[in-house]
Amino acid sequence: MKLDVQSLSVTLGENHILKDASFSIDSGEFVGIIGPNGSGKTTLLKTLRGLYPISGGQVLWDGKSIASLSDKEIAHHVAYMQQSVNVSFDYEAIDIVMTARYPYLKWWQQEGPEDKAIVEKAMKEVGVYHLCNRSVQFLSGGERQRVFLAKALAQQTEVLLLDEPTAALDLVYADDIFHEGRRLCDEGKTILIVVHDLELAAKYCTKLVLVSDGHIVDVGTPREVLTAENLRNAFHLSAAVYDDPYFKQQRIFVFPKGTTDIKAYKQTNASTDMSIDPDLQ
Ligand SMILES: Nc1ncnc2c1ncn2[C@@H]1O[C@H](COP(=O)(O)OP(=O)(O)OP(=O)(O)O)[C@@H](O)[C@H]1O
Repeated sequence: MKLDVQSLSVTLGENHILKDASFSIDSGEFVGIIGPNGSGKTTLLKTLRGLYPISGGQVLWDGKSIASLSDKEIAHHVAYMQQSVNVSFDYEAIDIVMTARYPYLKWWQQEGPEDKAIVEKAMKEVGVYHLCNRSVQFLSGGERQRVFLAKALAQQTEVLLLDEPTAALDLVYADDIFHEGRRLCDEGKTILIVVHDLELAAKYCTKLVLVSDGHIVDVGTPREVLTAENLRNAFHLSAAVYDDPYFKQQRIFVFPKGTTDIKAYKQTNASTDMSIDPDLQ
């Protein structure tokens, strides 16, 4: 599904959170939404799902304004996984995942064998099927996060909006989720994923959207967006962005506060190998 965000502004209470944001995403892209804490990433994702009112501009899914779509219509195309999910009631994991099927059922309808098979497949895909009869209240943060990711998959939508799905995951699960996300996009799904691990984003995402203070600072491939200049402008830090020599992956080294570049860093860190001077930006 193609997404067009045109001059989007979102104000919540007194806060002008998104300011004149514009970008487009093609079907099949795996898009990392990156930016500092409080910059507006969650607000952007929630607005794309129709959960927040738009105060200016528009969001178009396949050319249709989100304002013209009912909640059920959006749910048939776009699944949203929220950032941190605290569950205060005693549901089993499988019941949580099954709620993903509700947009497809009439109010009087019970879920059928097909829904059960879809739920089972989604839980197996993210490795939580063995937890299906456990109360979500007593799962670890990472296990719970994967249950909610299974719920998003079980909704069987063309688009997934995932808000930090790897925040509580160890590095194996986090890498797996990104690997799986990229595979799903190669098969045609469109995924927008909020992520703080910029190297993980560089490894798997096809496109990055860099948000800072409610503005879209840059949109493009990881190589285009992850530059020292963009990181300085968005995060107010000094960093070196370089390719590691073995895997040709982008790496980011954040200089300690007060150290502005590699020369200053070398002066205070004698162990730095002076013979290697990577092609730093
Ligand atoms: N419902 C709301 N009403 C008023 N202000 C809000 C609301 N939700 C978020 N904000 C404010 O909007 C700004 C952006 O919040 P948002 O959660 O979108 O940031 P984020 O980039 O996702 O941050 P993080 O990386 O910390 O998750 C913050 O200053 C936040 O306090």
